[in-house]
Amino acid sequence: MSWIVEKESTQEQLAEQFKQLMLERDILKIPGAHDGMSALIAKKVGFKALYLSGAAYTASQGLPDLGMIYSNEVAEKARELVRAANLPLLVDIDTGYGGILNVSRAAKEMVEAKVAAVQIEDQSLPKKCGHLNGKKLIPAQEMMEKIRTIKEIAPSLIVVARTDAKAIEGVDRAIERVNQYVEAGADAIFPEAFITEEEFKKVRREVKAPLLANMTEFGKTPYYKAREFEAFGYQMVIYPVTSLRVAAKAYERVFTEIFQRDTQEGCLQDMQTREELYQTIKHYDYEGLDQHIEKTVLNDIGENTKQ
Ligand SMILES: C[C@](O)(C(=O)O)[C@H](CC(=O)O)C(=O)O
Repeated sequence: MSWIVEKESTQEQLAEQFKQLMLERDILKIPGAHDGMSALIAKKVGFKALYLSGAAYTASQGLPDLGMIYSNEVAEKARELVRAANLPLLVDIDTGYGGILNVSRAAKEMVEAKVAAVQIEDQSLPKKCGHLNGKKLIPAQEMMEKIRTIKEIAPSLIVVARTDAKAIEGVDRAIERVNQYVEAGADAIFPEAFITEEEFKKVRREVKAPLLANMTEFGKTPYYKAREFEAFGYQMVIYPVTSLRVAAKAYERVFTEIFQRDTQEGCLQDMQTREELYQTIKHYDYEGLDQHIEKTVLNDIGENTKQ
C-alpha cells in the first residue's frame, strides 16, 4: 500500500511508461503478480512492469479459469497491485467478460484502477486456459468490435490482443486474425500457445506490431529463454502464474511440516523474515505518519527465545 507514503503515478503516465518499455530494444520481462506483496517483491528484484493473470487471480479465489469472474473483481485486484508497486500493469481481462457492453465496462474500470494495458482474447465463453484442448472462438469481426470498443471508451489503455486460433484454425488463420486485430487498433499481439521457433518467427515476419510471448509453466510452449524470444523478434514475455505456483507449493510445504512435526522451525530459512517483511511494506514509514505510534525496535522482541 505504498501509495499512501509515496507519490502515485497517473493512469496516463503508467500507460506511457508501458509503451516506452514495450518499444525498448531489450525484451520486457513481465512477471505475474497475484497480490500486493508479490508486486512489491517483483519491483524490489528489478522488474519494470507487472502482469495480472486471470488464471492466477481465479486460482487465488479457489476457482477454475473458466470465465466465471467479472471486471469489477479483477479491477479491484489490479488497483491493489498498482497501489502497492506503482508500476505499469498489464491485466488479463480474458474475453472482456462477455459482449461489447461488458467489454466497455471492463475498459472503464481498468482505467479507474490505473491499469496501463489490457490483454483481451478471442475465445467465446466459457473460456479456457489457452494451452488446453476444447477452446472455442468468436468471429474475428466480433473481436475487432471489442478492440474498437476499448479504444473508444478508454483511449489511453494499451490493448494487447491475444488469439487462441492456432489450435483451432491453424497458424496462417491465426496470423490473418491478428492482422485484423491490429487494423482494429490493437497495440500489440499475443499469439497464444505457439510451440516451435518457426511458428514464433512466422508471426514476427507477418505481423507489424509489438509481440508478446507467454512463458507459462506446464503448457505447450517449450521453456524458451527471454533472450530467445527476443531473438525471434518479440518485445515482451510474461510469466503469468509463476508467483502463485511457487507460493502454493511453499505454503503446502510449511503446512505439512506443522501438521506432521508440530513446528515450522524446519522451514524458517524459506521464510521472509519479519524485518524483510517490514522493509518491503515500508512499515516504518507508516509508523512515521502517526506521532502517537511508538517506533518499533525489532531487537527488543527476543525472536522466539524461551524465557
Ligand atoms: C495467460 C493466461 O491466460 C493467464 O490467465 O495467465 C493463462 C496462463 C496459464 O493458464 O498457464 C493461459 O491461458 O495461457
